[in-house]
Amino acid sequence: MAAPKVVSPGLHPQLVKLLEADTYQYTSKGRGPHHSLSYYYFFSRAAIRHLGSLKTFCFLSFLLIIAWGFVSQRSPYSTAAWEKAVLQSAQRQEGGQLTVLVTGAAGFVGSHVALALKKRGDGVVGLDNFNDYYPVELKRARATNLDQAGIFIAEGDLNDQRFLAKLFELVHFTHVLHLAAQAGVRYAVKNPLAYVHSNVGGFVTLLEQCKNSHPQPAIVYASSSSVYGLNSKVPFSEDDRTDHPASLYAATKKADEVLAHTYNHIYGLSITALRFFTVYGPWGRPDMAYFSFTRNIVEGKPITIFQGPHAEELARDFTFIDDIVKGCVASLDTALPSTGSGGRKRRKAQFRIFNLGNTQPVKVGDFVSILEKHLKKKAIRKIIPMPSTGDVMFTHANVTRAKSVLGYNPTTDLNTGLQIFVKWYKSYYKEGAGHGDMLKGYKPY
Ligand SMILES: O=C(O)[C@H]1O[C@H](OP(=O)(O)OP(=O)(O)OC[C@H]2O[C@@H](n3ccc(=O)[nH]c3=O)[C@H](O)[C@@H]2O)[C@H](O)[C@@H](O)[C@@H]1O
Repeated sequence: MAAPKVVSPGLHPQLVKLLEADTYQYTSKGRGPHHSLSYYYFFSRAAIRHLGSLKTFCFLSFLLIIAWGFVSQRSPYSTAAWEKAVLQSAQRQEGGQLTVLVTGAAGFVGSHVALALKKRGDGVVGLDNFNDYYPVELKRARATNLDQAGIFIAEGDLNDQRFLAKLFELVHFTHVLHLAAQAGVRYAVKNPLAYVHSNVGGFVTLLEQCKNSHPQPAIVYASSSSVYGLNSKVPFSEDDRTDHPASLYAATKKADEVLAHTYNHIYGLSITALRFFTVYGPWGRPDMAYFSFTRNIVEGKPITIFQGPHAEELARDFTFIDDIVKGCVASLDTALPSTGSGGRKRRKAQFRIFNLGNTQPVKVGDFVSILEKHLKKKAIRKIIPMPSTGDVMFTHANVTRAKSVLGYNPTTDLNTGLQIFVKWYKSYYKEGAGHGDMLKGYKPY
C-alpha cells in the first residue's frame, strides 16, 4: 500500500519526506520509531491548513517546547540533584550490610524502621507518595526526621513504573521493605479503589520491578492481622484460615499474600509477609483509635466505643512500634537472597509469613482507661453498636514462629507503650510548637 500524498506548505521537502515515510509506517504497519513525530506532523498540518500560515506553525512549535519543558520539570527523578540524593542515601556506613528500599518511608512504621536501619549503617532509600489520607504535615515532619538522619525519600507513586525503574537502575537494592499501603479498615467502605490502586496495583508494579532486577532483591512487606477476618480460633496462627476477610482492606492484604506467593513460585523472589497487629506509638497514625481518642479526650470531645451485637466489648492485640521495628529488622536480616534471573527462578526461593503481635489482647474500654490515666483526664464515652464497616471482634497473635525464626520477643505492654505515646503527643502538639493546627479539621474514618 502506498503512503498517502500530502501537501505541506512551509516545511522543508526533506522533512516532509521523512515525516510521510514515518506516517506511513505508523498507519499501515503498526507503531514506527517516530510516531510521536507523526502526531506532531499531522497536528501541525491541520493547524496550517486551517489557520494558513508558517507563523502559526512556528507559534505551535514554540508552545510545544514550553509544554515539554513543563512536563520534564514535573519529573523530579530526571534531575542530577535527585540522582545524587538517591545515591548518597543508598551509601552504606561502617557496620552496614544491607541496601534497602523502604516504601512508605514517610509513614508510621516505615519512618521508624528506616531510622533504625540507617542507625546501624545500612544504606536506606525511602519512597513515598505523601498522599493526603491523613494530614500530610505529619508525613512531612517524619520525612524531616529522616532527612536529618541522611535518608532521602524519593517522592512518587508505586504504580509509576518509570519511577521505580529509575530507582532500581541507580541502586542495586539487596532488600525491599514494602510498607507503603492504603491503610485503615473502615475507610475502605468510602474509597475501595484507593485500596485496589495502592495495595494491589502498587504491589504488583513493585513485584514486577523486583522480578526484573539483576540481582533480585529479597522482599519483606506489611500484611495485616486483618487477614484472619472472621477466624474464631484463638490465638491466631499463621496456618489458620484467612479466606473470610471482614473488610475490603483485609481482602487486599490477603490478595497481597497470594500475589506474593505467585511471584515467589514463578520468579524465585524471596518474600516475607509480616502480619502486624494494631501497631501504635509515637509518630503514629491519626486515623487510628489510640491517636484519635487521645485527641478527643484532650479536647474534651466524646469518643465512640464500638460494641458487638450482644453488647460484647471489642479487643485488640495492640503492639508497640519498637517491637514491630525489631521484627522488621530481624526479618530483613534473616531473609535469604532471591533465586531468579531473566524472568525465571533457578531454584525454590524462601517464602515466609509471620505474625508480629503483642500476644496480650486488651478490651477497647480498658485501653481507654489507660489513656485516661496517662492523659489525667476522663473520656466522654459514647458506646455505640459496631458499624458494618469491616471491624472484627478481637485479634490475638500467636508469635511462636516469629520467636523461633526471628528471635522476636515483644517487651512493651500497653500501659508502658501508651505512656510513651502520650508523652510524645503532648510534646508534639503543644501550643506554640508549630504543630498545634496540624490536625485541624481532620476527622478519622
Ligand atoms: O492489626 C491490623 O491489622 C490493623 O490494625 C489497625 O486496625 P484496627 O485494629 O481496626 O485499629 P484501630 O482503627 O485503631 O481500632 C482499634 C480498636 O478500636 C475500635 N474503635 C475504633 C474507632 C472508633 O471510633 N471506635 C472504636 O471502638 C476498633 O473497633 C478496634 O477494636 C490498622 O488501622 C490497620 O491498618 C491494621 O492493618
